[in-house]
Amino acid sequence: MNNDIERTLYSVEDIKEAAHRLGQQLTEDYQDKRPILISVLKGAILWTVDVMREMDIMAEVDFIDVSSYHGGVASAGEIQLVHDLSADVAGRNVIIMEDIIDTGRTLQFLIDLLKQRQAKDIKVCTLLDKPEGRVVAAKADYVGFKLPKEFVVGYGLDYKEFYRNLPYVGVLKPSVYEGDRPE
Ligand SMILES: O=P(O)(O)OC[C@H]1O[C@H](OP(=O)(O)OP(=O)(O)O)[C@H](O)[C@@H]1O
Ligand code: HPA
Ligand SMILES: [Mg+2]
Repeated sequence: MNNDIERTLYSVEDIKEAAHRLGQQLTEDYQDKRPILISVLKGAILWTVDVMREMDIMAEVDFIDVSSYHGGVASAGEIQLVHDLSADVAGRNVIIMEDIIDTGRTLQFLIDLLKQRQAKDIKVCTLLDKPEGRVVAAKADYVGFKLPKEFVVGYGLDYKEFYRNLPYVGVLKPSVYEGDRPE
């Protein structure tokens, strides 16, 4: 698996520092607010657990599974709700936990859904923000790293469902894409 990576963009250490920094910030900002972290499956699995471990406050966690890339390198443009939350978010302070904001479509879909369900406050904490990828204007409040326009894998992010278990974020060798064209 490591042999398929051309170069590392964010190392294990970089990610650990980002989780620590944002976990501390959330601890300050959410004192007594009992937020609910909404982890967006599958990409945000590792980021969610690493940030929540750094938060020294009362917080819940729940999961929602949405998909638009279907394992590939381009957004299908349509978001599918694969598995819904179990919690009721009405009146709650919600923090959406994402691995990456790219076109912004997934985030916009989630914000619309949570607003419809009457969440009190909605903020977004993402490991990676790729501003040049935006198709709809969706913004993150807590960002680990701003990413140039590259398709990345690792630390939750997949290509054809693989590479999520790499502990760092990197760029695949072009030979791995077999004709798909990454941005
Ligand atoms: O800003 P966008 O262009 O919408 O892209 C970002 C979303 O795409 C990826 O999910 P994906 O649909 O690949 O599902 P996955 O998390 O299961 O890989 C990623 O985890 C984000 O949720
Ligand atoms: O760069 C990416 N890598 C993996 N999945 C993604 N989903 C949106 N952007 C990306
Ligand atoms: Mg994906």
